Amino acid sequence: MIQLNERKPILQAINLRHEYEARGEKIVALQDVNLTINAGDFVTVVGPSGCGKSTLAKIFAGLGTPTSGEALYAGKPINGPSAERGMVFQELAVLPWRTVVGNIGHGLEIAGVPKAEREQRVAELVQLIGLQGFEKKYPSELSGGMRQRVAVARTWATRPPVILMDEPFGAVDAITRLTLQEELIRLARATKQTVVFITHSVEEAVFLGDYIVAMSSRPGRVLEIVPVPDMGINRTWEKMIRDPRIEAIVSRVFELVRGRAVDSSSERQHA
Ligand SMILES: Nc1ncnc2c1ncn2[C@@H]1O[C@H](COP(=O)(O)OP(=O)(O)OP(=O)(O)O)[C@@H](O)[C@H]1O
Repeated sequence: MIQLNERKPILQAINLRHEYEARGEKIVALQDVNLTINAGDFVTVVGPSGCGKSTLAKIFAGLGTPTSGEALYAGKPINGPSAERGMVFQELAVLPWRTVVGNIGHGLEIAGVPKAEREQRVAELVQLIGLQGFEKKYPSELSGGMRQRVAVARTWATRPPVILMDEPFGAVDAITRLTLQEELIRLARATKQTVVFITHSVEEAVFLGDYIVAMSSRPGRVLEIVPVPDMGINRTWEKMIRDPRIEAIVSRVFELVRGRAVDSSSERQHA
């Protein structure tokens, strides 16, 4: 089992290529993707629509197989889905017939975690995602943002070493999104899990990531790995937007993903 705090590669893409076949036509979604993500990193992947971000997340989740090249988890080829790599999709993944605590604890029940431990873990998560007082509510009694919090906590509960998030806040309003992003940072910092967060919002990528993987338009390639200065545990929008270093990073990432960067061909690997 991987120790979460160790700075060692947990996910790797090596010369990854992925092709889809649609009505006899070949679509190259990813090409020559090289990327190393270390345990405990919070990585955001940003790029234009259709550049292969979801494809990359699915390959890391074991839900897709690369056409060529390799995807590795802890140094071993990824051959299919695993409890070690949880995935949060954009579509809400909550069970309508279960309460908030029932949803969050679902994976723990399946994993056979004893009741007392389960209840403790669920209570901690309810606190971290700010749903105190809503424990016994059903998804239909919650707002969209609250349901999305439950979906995130559900995946977090079983403590998979890696959490892959594909545009999880795409469908919520802008203000709720800010709150969810701040909660997510707290959650990730508190649990030290590795998070790979896919988004097409440059601001979201910069706000959340320890570093940003900027991808080219299709076929998706890694253009640059852009590090974000450590803002400490209290990373808030207010703090970020006043920091000139962050402004410069947002501009750089915009240039990259819009294909206007001066040196957009240099493909670097995160060390
Ligand atoms: N099942 C499929 N069959 C054929 N082509 C596909 C399939 N899934 C994705 N593609 C194509 O592969 C490319 C990459 O798709 P992918 O969903 O990975 O991109 P994305 O960067 O996540 O896009 P978005 O930001 O719009 O969600 C796109 O051109 C898409 O049309």
